[in-house]
Amino acid sequence: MRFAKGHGTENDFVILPDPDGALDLSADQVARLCDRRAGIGGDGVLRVVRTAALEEPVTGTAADGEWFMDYRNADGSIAEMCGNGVRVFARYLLHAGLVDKGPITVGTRAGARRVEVEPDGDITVDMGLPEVLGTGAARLAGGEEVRGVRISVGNPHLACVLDRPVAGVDLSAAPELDPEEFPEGGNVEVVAETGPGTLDMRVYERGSGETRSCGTGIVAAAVAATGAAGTPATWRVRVPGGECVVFLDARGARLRGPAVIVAEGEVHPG
Ligand SMILES: N[C@@H](CCC[C@H](N)C(=O)O)C(=O)O
Repeated sequence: MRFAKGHGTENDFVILPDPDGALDLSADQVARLCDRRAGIGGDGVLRVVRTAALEEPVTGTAADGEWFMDYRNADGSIAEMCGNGVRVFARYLLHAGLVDKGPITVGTRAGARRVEVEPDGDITVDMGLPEVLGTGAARLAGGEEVRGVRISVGNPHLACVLDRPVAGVDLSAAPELDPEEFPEGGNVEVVAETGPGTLDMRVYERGSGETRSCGTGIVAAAVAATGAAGTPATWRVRVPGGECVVFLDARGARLRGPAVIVAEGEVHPG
């Protein structure tokens, strides 16, 4: 099985080219590929499959693009959307010559996403309209309760804007969420405003643990920080793995940042 490895602000992925949909990828295989000691290592897997070759055809805008991002978390669970993943996915399509330069439409379980390469090499994705669902709370590993905003960016988030630096927040274990608020689980962001238009963020991702960046989480953080101030708004969001920029307006959110391919190779059977 061929693979590539890539990351967007150190949110890293094992990329599996599967244009004809020949791979039957189990949760166990995904977890083993993402294992940082016994496998290749990654926060998730991006299976690169032609939309027409999907074993279960998708509907709506998800079917719009030639290519579909089949995203899996490091524990093998399936997620609807991955903001850094879709930017790395587009970088891979270009790198592998599977698409020409220019805007690329990528199908995801949350619908189609339009991705563009900027003149400086950054990759920007149109993330659509984030949906604010209300308030919520999470209990952190040390027992502290943090409150935040429940936001869907295609996948579920609790974005908690704090009035202290995020560096000291205990994300050593999965924050506890209310199953009524998060029936499918969720991703938890802790966020601090560090200046006009700038945020620091850390994230605990559903299915992957604390990661060094999360594109959908960065968008959720920007939406939560904008709050009643309303759009348009632009936020530079610093995460442990780098920095992304979020542009918010009435049409939705765009996420811009670096996305790179770092290796290619072959996974040995077994
Ligand atoms: N890292 C991703 C989000 C991946 C999915 C998430 N863990 C979930 O289960 O919803 C991003 O960049 O958005």
